[in-house]
Amino acid sequence: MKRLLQLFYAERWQVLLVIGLGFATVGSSVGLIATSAYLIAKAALMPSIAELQVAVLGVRFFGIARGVLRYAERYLSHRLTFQILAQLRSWLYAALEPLAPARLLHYSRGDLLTRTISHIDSLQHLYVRAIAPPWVALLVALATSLLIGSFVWQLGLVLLLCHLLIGVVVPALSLRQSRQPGAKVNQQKQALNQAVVEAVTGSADIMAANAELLVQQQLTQLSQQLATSQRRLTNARITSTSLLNALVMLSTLLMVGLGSWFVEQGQLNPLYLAVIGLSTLASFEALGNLIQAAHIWQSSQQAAKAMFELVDARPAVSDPAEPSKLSTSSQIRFEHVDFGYVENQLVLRDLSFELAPGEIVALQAPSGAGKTTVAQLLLRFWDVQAGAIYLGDCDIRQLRLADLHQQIGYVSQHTELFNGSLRDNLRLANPAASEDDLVQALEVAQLSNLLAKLPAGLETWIGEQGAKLSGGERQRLALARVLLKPAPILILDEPTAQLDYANEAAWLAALKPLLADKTVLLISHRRAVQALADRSIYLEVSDTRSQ
Ligand SMILES: Nc1ncnc2c1ncn2[C@@H]1O[C@H](COP(=O)(O)OP(=O)(O)OP(=O)(O)O)[C@@H](O)[C@H]1O
Repeated sequence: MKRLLQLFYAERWQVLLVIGLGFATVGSSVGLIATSAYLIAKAALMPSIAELQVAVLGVRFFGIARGVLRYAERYLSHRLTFQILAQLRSWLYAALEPLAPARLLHYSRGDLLTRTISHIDSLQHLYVRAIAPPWVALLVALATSLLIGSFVWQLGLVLLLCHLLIGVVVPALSLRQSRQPGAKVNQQKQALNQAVVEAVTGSADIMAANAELLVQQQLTQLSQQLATSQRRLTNARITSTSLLNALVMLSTLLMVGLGSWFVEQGQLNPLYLAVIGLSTLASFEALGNLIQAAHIWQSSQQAAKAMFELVDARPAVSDPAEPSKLSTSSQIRFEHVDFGYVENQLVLRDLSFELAPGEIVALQAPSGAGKTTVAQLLLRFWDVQAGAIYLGDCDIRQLRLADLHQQIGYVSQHTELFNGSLRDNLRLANPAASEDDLVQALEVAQLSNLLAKLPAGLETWIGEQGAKLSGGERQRLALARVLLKPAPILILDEPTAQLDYANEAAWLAALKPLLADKTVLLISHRRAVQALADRSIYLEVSDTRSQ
């Protein structure tokens, strides 16, 4: 929690202002009630109008101040909340980026969604709804106790004790009561998130397998379990709120009862009895937010823990302290490389091979032998466990990751397309590409016909993961994108797996001249693609044979 608070140290003055405004707002309410009560009591004695002037002025002042202060407090607290939300999101994204892809593979999409969306959402309220209310309540308790203590000090002390008792004990009880259902609600929300993400993204396969009913039943069951836990949680909160209201009423009665006794004893002017009773009641307004504050504090702690657990994962790779300069050569060398994803299970053992600058090499091997792994090691998604990979004369671990990635264009087997326009998706590889460049890249990728058919042209929205395109079109779009990147090295991993033979032949014919000055690692089971290569490397489980 300390870490989270430190994250927003810069906002401390705004938080203090929100607390100050919160105090002033409730203070105005107490002032309004107190002066009104005094005015009514005093008026009953039929004094001259002049005697009532100050009280009338007080009622006007507090009445107007309450509205203005409430508006200012709400405005500032909402502004602060949105500011914190935006900062948290960009901080989290910046912290997550170095973890991709190696470390993020440990988390399911639903889990990541919960950690990055729901938890951030619950943290946004930390300052305004969890930290500010107890301070406002404390300041209001002290100020009202002082006010009432100025009539009879014992009454001020009793009021302070009532505030402390209600403000501390009831939220603590409420937290205790709702700890278990609260934890269950969090777990079940996460499970439901995960199930919904899977049901939506896998909807086509679920339909094809005729498993809609089964998935529906699972979702219904998860929703019902969540609803039951939420009901329990709500009941626990209603019980504590009722307890708080009952204690507030009892305390007010106690104060009025004690006030009457002091009147009887001649220690209190009866004129102030109504002031004491109604000010007491008004001062308890600040306690109303404390139960919610305690719960937000608790859920923020859980959310912060989950969030820091995520961002504290050590990146699989990181930039060197003193990066080397990029070599001008695009020669690639794997030297005695060992690598495995799991301890003691090597996927690549003592792998050595070389790609000369401008050479096109096909990497061939049976499925699962480690071809994609080779490509991803070259991109340094993971580090080798023994040996080294060189770009030019430089070990890639000595390069800045951004410099390395700038040198390589990569089409993977699972290319990500984003929910945006054709243009957005293409420009990802090269934001400076001109319209002509984009059209030409689409032409090489055999997508000119598609572009001609689209009324919105490059502005066409392609949907999540390019859902509005066919599998082959998606793959050709990924190919067009990689061609736009001005990188001297290309890695193409099964680039034509989704293309028919006619499209494949046309694409290969258009591609060949563009590869003239590039170093290319081709991974493909297709003979036509392999034929593009100057030579092949056969990857086996423990070594490579070069031809
Ligand atoms: N992230 C990962 N974590 C653990 N094991 C992995 C991971 N990625 C791949 N593997 C395993 O590493 C081995 C090599 O996988 P890789 O994807 O490199 O093979 P491939 O030769 O490209 O296969 P294919 O031709 O089927 O695409 C496989 O046994 C695979 O199960």
